[in-house]
Amino acid sequence: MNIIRTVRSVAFSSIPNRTLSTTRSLSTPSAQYTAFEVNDKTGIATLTLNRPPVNSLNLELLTEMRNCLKDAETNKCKGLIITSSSNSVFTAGLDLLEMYQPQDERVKSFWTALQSMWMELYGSKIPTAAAINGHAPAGGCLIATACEYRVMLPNFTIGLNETLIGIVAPKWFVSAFLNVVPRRVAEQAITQGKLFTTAEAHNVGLVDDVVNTKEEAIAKCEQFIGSFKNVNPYARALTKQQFRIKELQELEQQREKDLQIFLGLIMQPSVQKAMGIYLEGLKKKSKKQ
Ligand SMILES: CCCCCCCCCCCCC/C=C/C(=O)SCCNC(=O)CCNC(=O)[C@H](O)C(C)(C)COP(=O)(O)OP(=O)(O)OC[C@H]1O[C@@H](n2cnc3c(N)ncnc32)[C@H](O)[C@@H]1OP(=O)(O)O
Repeated sequence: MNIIRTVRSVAFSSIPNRTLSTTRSLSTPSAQYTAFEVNDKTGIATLTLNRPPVNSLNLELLTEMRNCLKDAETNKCKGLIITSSSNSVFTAGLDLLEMYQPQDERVKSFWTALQSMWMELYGSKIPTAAAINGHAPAGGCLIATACEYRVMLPNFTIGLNETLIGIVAPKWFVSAFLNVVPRRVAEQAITQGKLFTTAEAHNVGLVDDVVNTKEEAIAKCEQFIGSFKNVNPYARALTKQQFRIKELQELEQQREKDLQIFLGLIMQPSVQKAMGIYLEGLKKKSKKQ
């Protein structure tokens, strides 16, 4: 069996120590918001998002995620599981502070990092699974739908709620959503900015399974990844590619245009105003709790 040696991780207190003695995690100083562990026995990598309070996806987190995804593939891991160190939020999606009153160079790097991370995840050669142990709005849903399998804990929400913030879900957000949800359900939900409860998401096929604990969710993901054990990885990867190449090529060819559309939209005064009001509302709600 391949023993994986190159892994990234950070030591942080919010994640309880794993009892699994075969899980290997090495610290690298550059990993600030993620833990990356590989189980030596199963060869499965787990990427844990750890940017309290809500794992909002900023430039640094997106860059770390991409590096971990690359490591998992380079080291020929058997599969990759994405989960969160929080008990209530998988990820709150893109960090709104990256897009609200942004600095020119940073916001460009931010969007480029998001594109790169998504292409790496969506196009990953190895099996990918999301253990959604908390809310997954917008960018959180994007990460989940980029994976091949999703399992979610009860009483959380998931969906593309961009229109409610006054922004637009880009085409590649929508196309990944359309892979898992019927077109009519998708159109209605995304235009309404609907966040599905776990039960609703399961009902429409946005998530594949519902379990009660994070441990069960990880076990389900491992089971999914294990289901490929008798399949030739090369044949599997090429077959997966056939399903996903169109969206990947589209974004690859249109990266600059996509960036310019993004910048043009978020820099509109009305969009900045809507985002400001939304952020204010989040902060007020947070203070009341
Ligand atoms: C013509 C065609 C054109 C096409 C053009 C396309 C162009 C592209 C346009 C742009 C596309 C952008 C796509 C955007 C994607 C996104 O992901 S946007 C982000 C969407 N996310 C949300 O709406 C989630 C907001 N957050 C919440 O609902 C809640 O926080 C939660 C996730 C349900 C968790 O709740 P709770 O645990 O109660 O935490 P809170 O108290 O609410 O929050 C704690 C603090 O965190 C701050 N915060 C929350 N979410 C974010 C966030 N996404 N970004 C930044 N900050 C966030 C919140 O304000 C609190 O802060 P403090 O008050 O300072 O503690």
